[in-house]
Amino acid sequence: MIEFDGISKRFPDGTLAVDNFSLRLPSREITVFVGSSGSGKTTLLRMINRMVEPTSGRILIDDEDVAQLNPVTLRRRIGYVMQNSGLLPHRTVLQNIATVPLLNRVPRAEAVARARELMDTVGLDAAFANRYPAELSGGQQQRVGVARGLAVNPNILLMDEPFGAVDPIVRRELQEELLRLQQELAKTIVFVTHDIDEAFLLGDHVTILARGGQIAQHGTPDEILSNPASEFVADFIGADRGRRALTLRESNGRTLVVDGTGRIAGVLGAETATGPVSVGAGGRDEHLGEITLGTEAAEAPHEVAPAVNDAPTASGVPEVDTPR
Ligand SMILES: Nc1ncnc2c1ncn2[C@@H]1O[C@H](COP(=O)(O)OP(=O)(O)OP(=O)(O)O)[C@@H](O)[C@H]1O
Repeated sequence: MIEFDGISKRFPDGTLAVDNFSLRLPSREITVFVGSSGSGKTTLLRMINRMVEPTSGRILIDDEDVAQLNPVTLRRRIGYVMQNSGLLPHRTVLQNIATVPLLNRVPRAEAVARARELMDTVGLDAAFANRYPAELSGGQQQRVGVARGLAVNPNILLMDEPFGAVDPIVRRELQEELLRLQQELAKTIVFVTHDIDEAFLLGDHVTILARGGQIAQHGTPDEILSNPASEFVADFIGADRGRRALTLRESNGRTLVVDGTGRIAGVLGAETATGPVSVGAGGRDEHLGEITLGTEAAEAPHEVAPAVNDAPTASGVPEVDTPR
């Protein structure tokens, strides 16, 4: 478990990036920090592995105060994946993945064998092993970034907008891949994004942040979607817009669920609720709340993948241990 206990961060220029933030993140689950630019997401993430030191408060990992741990050792046992992969341009894929294990004095043959294994784990063809990052697509680079984050077999994986700079289709693939991986690996993942659809798709728990790292709402996607804590949250998750603004329409004796864009989102089962309802990003069935999709849903002509926002944010300077 990762525990933030009254954490604040004021940067030397006076910016209060995080103001008295307390939260417990359960082990072996994905917690997503989502919020608009400048809400403190990255600062919170980087305080976990001491890339940023808090001004006050404590962060505990399994009851151990990270302030008591050597920062370099700490960083080498926590995986870190960021936007633009952070790969070293002059090193091959294999070398990039094996870098931190080698720094941890894992024997070379073992580190390379493990790197090859990880390429397979993240769905990278072995033929890419000796390529340089510039010879890979953005999506492939991100897969290498994830493999590198997993290379030391960390219990904790920090992911800072890892899929922010790839196109929507590849992004979707990477998201699905992460969910598949997580089923196998069961890491404690802290994932930062500004994309609410991504947050609801990936997060077992979602923390919606407002400026200064203020928690606007924390809960499961279902809890947030079914009961936004404030107008700010409702607005942020777009509860009244687009695909989440659902209404019911009778057609040929069936009750269709129609989203705000006019698309058929599904067909209601006989015993389900009436009136407007909200659903999630559509990535996990449990986010569909009370709605039962009939067999017709699969045939609905407008079933589409959730929209994704792939607007890049400024981040990601390639380094090994202390990116950015
Ligand atoms: N090194 C720094 N020095 C001064 N201010 C900083 C520094 N790093 C971040 N900040 C400020 O702290 C606040 C929170 O920044 P942070 O990067 O954590 O936000 P974020 O939610 O991750 O934003 P984004 O989505 O744009 O990455 C912002 O106002 C930012 O300008």
